[in-house]
Amino acid sequence: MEFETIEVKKEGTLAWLILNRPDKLNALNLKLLEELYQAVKNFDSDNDVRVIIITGKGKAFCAGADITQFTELTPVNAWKFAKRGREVMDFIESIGKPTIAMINGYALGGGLELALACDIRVASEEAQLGLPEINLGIYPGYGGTQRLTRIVGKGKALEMMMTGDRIPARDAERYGLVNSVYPSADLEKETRKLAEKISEKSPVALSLIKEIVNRGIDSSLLTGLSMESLGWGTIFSTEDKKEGVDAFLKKRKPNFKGI
Ligand SMILES: CC(C)(COP(=O)(O)OP(=O)(O)OC[C@H]1O[C@@H](n2cnc3c(N)ncnc32)[C@H](O)[C@@H]1OP(=O)(O)O)[C@@H](O)C(=O)NCCC(=O)NCCSC(=O)CCO
Repeated sequence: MEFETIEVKKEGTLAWLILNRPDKLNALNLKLLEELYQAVKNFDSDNDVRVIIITGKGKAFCAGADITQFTELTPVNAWKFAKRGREVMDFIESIGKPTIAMINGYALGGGLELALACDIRVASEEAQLGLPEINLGIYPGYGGTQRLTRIVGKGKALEMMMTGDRIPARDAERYGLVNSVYPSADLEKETRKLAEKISEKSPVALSLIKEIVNRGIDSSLLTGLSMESLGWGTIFSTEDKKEGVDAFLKKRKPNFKGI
């Protein structure tokens, strides 16, 4: 399928989704948002794909929602605009396959919110992250108020939202907002290494981990723990469990099929 505002490519079991409006720092206009949704949906239903990597072309990962679209938005359309953006982020978070945001530069506003919807964030040393919506007289509308708070805690999240300051990748790493930081020359290689490692694990187990962590974090501890043990029982019915245990006992590398 051809896209105008993103590039997609497959590399073995890895799928790359590259935001491609570099002259606008990959700002999310409605077209890009819909293409992003469609591309993730395609990769999610492609049995060959095990891990999805999202990144940006040029000097930005993504500088957020396209501000030029704000001037003509009525309040009702602004609500619809935020709702659609949030639905796309929710969808990305909800898919069963692991997702990695490879933050190659600015990840601001909706751009950071996109990265927050991914499972893992890796960044280049030059990357800057922030929620600068406050400088426009608004606040984050694509899930940032909730997802950032759950990841870095209330105090740091409020500070980032209230100041709108951009933070360097190394600081973001200290706050737990990004998992790892690399010199930009190594970012792609290191991201690929991480994605390949994850792609060799059982897709069923990965999918259950996502579901239980994502649902569990918004539930009571008891409910989360209960989901964990119920899922644990379920996973014993899979071929991948048989394969993993057999491979261990026979001292060989497992070959997981996702069944
Ligand atoms: C990211 C900044 C700091 C980069 O600054 P600089 O390097 O000086 O580059 P610019 O000249 O500003 O940008 C190049 C080009 O991209 C356009 N652009 C950048 N960001 C956006 C955007 N979010 N929407 C639309 N267009 C954007 C910029 O206008 C330039 O276009 P020209 O045609 O060449 O003029 C800086 O760009 C910046 O601060 N950007 C805005 C970041 C922001 O406020 N994001 C939040 C948006 S609201 C949101 O996401 C709601 C969802 O919660």
